[in-house]
Amino acid sequence: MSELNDLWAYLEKKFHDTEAPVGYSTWIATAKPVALTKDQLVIDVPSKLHQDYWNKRLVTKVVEGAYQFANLEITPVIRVADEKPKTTTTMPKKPQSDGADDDEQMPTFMRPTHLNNKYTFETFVTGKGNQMAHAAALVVSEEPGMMYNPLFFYGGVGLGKTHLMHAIGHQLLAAQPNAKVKYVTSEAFANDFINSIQTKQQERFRQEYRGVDLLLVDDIQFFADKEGTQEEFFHTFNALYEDKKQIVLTSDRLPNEIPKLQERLISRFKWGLSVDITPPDLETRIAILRNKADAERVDIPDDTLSYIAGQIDSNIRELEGALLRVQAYANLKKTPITTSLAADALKNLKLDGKTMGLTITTIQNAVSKYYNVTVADLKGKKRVKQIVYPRQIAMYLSREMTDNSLPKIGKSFGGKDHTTVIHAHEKIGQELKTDDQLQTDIRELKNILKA
Ligand SMILES: Nc1ncnc2c1ncn2[C@@H]1O[C@H](COP(=O)(O)OP(=O)(O)OP(=O)(O)O)[C@@H](O)[C@H]1O
Repeated sequence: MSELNDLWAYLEKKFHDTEAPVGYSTWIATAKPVALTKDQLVIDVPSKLHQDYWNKRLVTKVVEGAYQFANLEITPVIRVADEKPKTTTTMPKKPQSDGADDDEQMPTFMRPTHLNNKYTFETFVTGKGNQMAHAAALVVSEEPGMMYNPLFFYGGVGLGKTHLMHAIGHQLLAAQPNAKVKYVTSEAFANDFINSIQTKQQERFRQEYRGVDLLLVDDIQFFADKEGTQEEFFHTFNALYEDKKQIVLTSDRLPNEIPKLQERLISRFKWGLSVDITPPDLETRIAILRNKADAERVDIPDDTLSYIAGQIDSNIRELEGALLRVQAYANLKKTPITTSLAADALKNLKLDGKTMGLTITTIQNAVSKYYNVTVADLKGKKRVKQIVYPRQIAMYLSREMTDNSLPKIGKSFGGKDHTTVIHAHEKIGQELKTDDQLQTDIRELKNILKA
């Protein structure tokens, strides 16, 4: 049995012992574990109502349970499964539906968009790094299609790009309840497109995507390499743009840094406004944690919040995960939350995101020692494998573990072009999926760098 199944069996047993039978059958028996990665457990539940309940009441118990089970440090991600709900709660029907569609047969691209209720402007904390993005998002939600079209957010992982997109959708729907809002990831768009070809429903696909008032496409860096999808998206974009319908896009980098993105898409994405979101400063991180703690009714002193905010400096998802972890730890110990308890709870937290204060030079030194090459070699132009490989690894780590821009990283490696850094990052990222030795090396290097 896989670790996922083992863990789930353990959690089921735990919930069986602690929950009332009706609670168990309503919430636990209907949930389905989908994936276990090194830091996330993805659980599908049948409806929004279940999702809310899980997030409020059960998630911390899962964190505790996983820790008790095998010292796993995971954050549960509760998703609403795409399928028809098994309980009596009904999913909202798409307003434009003619009623003839059964959800089971409905092509994925016809399914209604579910915006996350937590991702609103009210719950979004502004600070220096996101002020401009927030302001642009507000403008676009109030006057879609008028000022900034497309609106393009770019920046590192977990900095609130998706949150802002959903907030735009909520705000527009509050003002115009009949507006048609569609949120997809670029991968969902690609899958929808392929499904529409396979089921010969391209015309419906086009009507669906070209008939919206607001199209939100998340993580468009995954359009790289998908030529057919880019072609289709190009036409979707044009149709919406000509109709003055608003398009909002996000990516982890600027359009011209996305490999294999067609020039004509890059130039269109530049027609509107591109806004960078950068990591929040300490004050903003504290404010985000305070908001979150209050919303979840977690009793936590200010100095403890400052402590947690000081530990994680770049990824807000990790920041929220840390709060959850402290909360779970306090539950486990049955004591109130204090700074020393938080320190204990976070002691072993292996931060996957950017590590505080880490510089490219430190990475170069560590990699050169690890692979027994000189720093000059890493910065040089020699093309022999024994040097190229550590050089690519050092570039990969610089991209993963620091906030430096691609051009800055390129410059630090003897003035190389940013496309060389992109190539190195992608190559190592790909190889990591299958190469056990590389996985070990990267893990060890990260441990050395975090020490
Ligand atoms: N300014 C903020 N105020 C409050 N919460 C925030 C803020 N920014 C991000 N968050 C929260 O952090 C988490 C991660 O944000 P989000 O998913 O929007 O990041 P992202 O930039 O889209 O990341 P990715 O690149 O992984 O898609 C969410 O729970 C979100 O609500």
